[in-house]
Amino acid sequence: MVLFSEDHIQETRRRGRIEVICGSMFSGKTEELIRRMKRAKFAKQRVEIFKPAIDTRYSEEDVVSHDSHSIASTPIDSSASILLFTSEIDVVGIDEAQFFDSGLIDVCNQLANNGIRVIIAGLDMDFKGNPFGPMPQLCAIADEVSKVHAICVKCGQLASFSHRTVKNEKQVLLGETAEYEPLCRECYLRARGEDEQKV
Ligand SMILES: Nc1ncnc2c1ncn2[C@@H]1O[C@H](COP(=O)(O)OP(=O)(O)O)[C@@H](O)[C@H]1O
Ligand SMILES: Cc1cn([C@H]2C[C@H](O)[C@@H](COP(=O)(O)O)O2)c(=O)[nH]c1=O
Ligand SMILES: [Zn+2]
Repeated sequence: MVLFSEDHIQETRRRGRIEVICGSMFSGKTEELIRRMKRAKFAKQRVEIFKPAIDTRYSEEDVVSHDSHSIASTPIDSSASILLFTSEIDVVGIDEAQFFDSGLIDVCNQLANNGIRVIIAGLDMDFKGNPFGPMPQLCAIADEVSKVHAICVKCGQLASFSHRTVKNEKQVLLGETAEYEPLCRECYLRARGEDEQKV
């Protein structure tokens, strides 16, 4: 399997397509989104990156990875706003897609049908291991899905789960290492069992 997209024909041909980068927290989704967007810029393509306005974790404006890679973005409240900014654009990037409304699915389809390359990064599962926001449908309509993995902080295996380490049952809780840790399935199941014992 080719993990990172270096298919130069797909990268530069002006044909609409939808690419999804998904995985747990700390798996490198944002880094991979930034990498693809920067390569598109080098190819002289017109790019625009969006993120949900609620995601003010590292910056109000920029998309920033846990390793401090960053790229300028447009924060928006609703997926419909994307269509207002993309009339002269070749490549659209969307970070933290799990926080957007379900309208994002139709917006991405419209963009791709109009010849735009759409690259979406987001959490596939929430802290309970349930599919998060519009991500399952986005994976379904994507031309290409890349599932990336963090390293389990307990055992060093590949991690697919984001374990919440603080007591809060709301689905949306912004955070980083103080609130979440990436775990493999085995360590995640053990940690969730221990969480239940504490209640
Ligand atoms: N347990 C971990 N496994 C992998 N990367 C980690 C871990 N903890 C911190 N990181 C850092 O997170 C970076 C990935 O950050 P980022 O692209 O923002 O991830 P995501 O968007 O998937 O949360 C890695 O390059 C690494 O420096
Ligand atoms: C698992 C989980 C995460 N979140 C929040 C925590 C972070 O602010 C983002 C994920 O960012 P990343 O770039 O993927 O590291 O989402 C949440 O609100 N609810 C959850 O269940
Ligand atoms: Zn583990």
